[in-house]
Amino acid sequence: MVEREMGGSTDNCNHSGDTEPPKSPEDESSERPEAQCTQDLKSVLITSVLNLEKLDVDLYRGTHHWVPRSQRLFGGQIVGQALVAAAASVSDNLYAHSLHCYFVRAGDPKVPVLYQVDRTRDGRSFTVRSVRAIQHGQPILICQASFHMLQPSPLQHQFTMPVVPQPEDLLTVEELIHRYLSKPDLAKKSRQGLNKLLANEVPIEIKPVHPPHFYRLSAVELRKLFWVRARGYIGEGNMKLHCCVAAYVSDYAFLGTALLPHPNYRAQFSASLDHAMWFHNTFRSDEWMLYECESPWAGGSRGLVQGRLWRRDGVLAASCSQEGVLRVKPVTEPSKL
Ligand SMILES: CCCCCCCC(=O)SCCNC(=O)CCNC(=O)[C@H](O)C(C)(C)COP(=O)(O)OP(=O)(O)OC[C@H]1O[C@@H](n2cnc3c(N)ncnc32)[C@H](O)[C@@H]1OP(=O)(O)O
Repeated sequence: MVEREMGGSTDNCNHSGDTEPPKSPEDESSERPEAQCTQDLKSVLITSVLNLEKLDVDLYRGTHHWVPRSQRLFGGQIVGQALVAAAASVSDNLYAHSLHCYFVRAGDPKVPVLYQVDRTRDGRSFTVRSVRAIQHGQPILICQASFHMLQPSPLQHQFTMPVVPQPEDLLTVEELIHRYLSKPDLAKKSRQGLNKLLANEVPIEIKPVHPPHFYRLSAVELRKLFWVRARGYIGEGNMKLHCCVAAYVSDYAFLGTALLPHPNYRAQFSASLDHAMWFHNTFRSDEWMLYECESPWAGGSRGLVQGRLWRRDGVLAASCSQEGVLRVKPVTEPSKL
């Protein structure tokens, strides 16, 4: 299992340049109370999705947990697993600070994925790994990941975290769906669609900040905000793993942000073309983080989305960017949610 290869509980994500990585409130308030009773409910992301089998030096195999209705592998899974493979040969004093990848073929959920790692460069401060995710002898993803040693600097700044309700004051996607399903006049097609959503075993918990925008595409705000965390317990320590979980999480409900300004269209064919992430500070992917997503541009059957993952204490944990192919068709009947 690559986790043991990666040197277990090391702290391997970039910090903002402090000598001591900033602690998130949850770290300070010791373990999340419920985590004590859910230690045995270890996140399936850790026990299965990001738990690669080592086949040979720099060659790993990953399996699938949840597959979207499109029946092409979820992009976040491939990116997260590629980062696990890349990090396995990187020493403990280096932290993942960025990754850039292209999705070049659809992933086949019927076969596992092989991850072939190339040790591109081991520099003095930076180390780079290139990963090919392979199925049926062909790459489905090509990825470069870069790792940096801790190098403090007086040069620090960040945007300000949006002011939103706390997760404790919001409903999960599942709770919202049950609320919509309780509407007696709900259209049959909507009821079927929502029940399919409920049946998904997505290993991520989500609390939308503006539920109607989340489900009913209205062009009121061109931004999507939701609280997100991995289901189950991961615990402190291995920041490398938290970066891999964040890579998984960052691709969920991301590309759809580009549809927000166009409530009269829905996706006919959509898929992520690339995905880039920058890790700025330590964070806990099994604690609530605010995901702020926006789309600065769409055109030519493509859409660009950008995201910022915020810790609850206002520290910017990570930034993401993705372009996807978006072929759309007009919405014939308005949403009846
Ligand atoms: C809004 C909801 C957002 C959901 C986002 C989901 C996020 C994800 O995780 S997606 C998973 C990760 N990403 C991927 O798997 C993408 C992998 N890459 C690929 O599959 C390929 O590179 C791809 C398809 C993007 C481009 O390949 P390419 O050979 O150029 O195919 P392309 O010409 O675009 O045709 C692709 C499909 O669109 C159809 N198509 C092509 N042109 C058009 C057109 N003008 N109008 C309509 N359909 C078209 C094709 O018929 C084809 O359909 P099918 O696969 O059923 O035959």
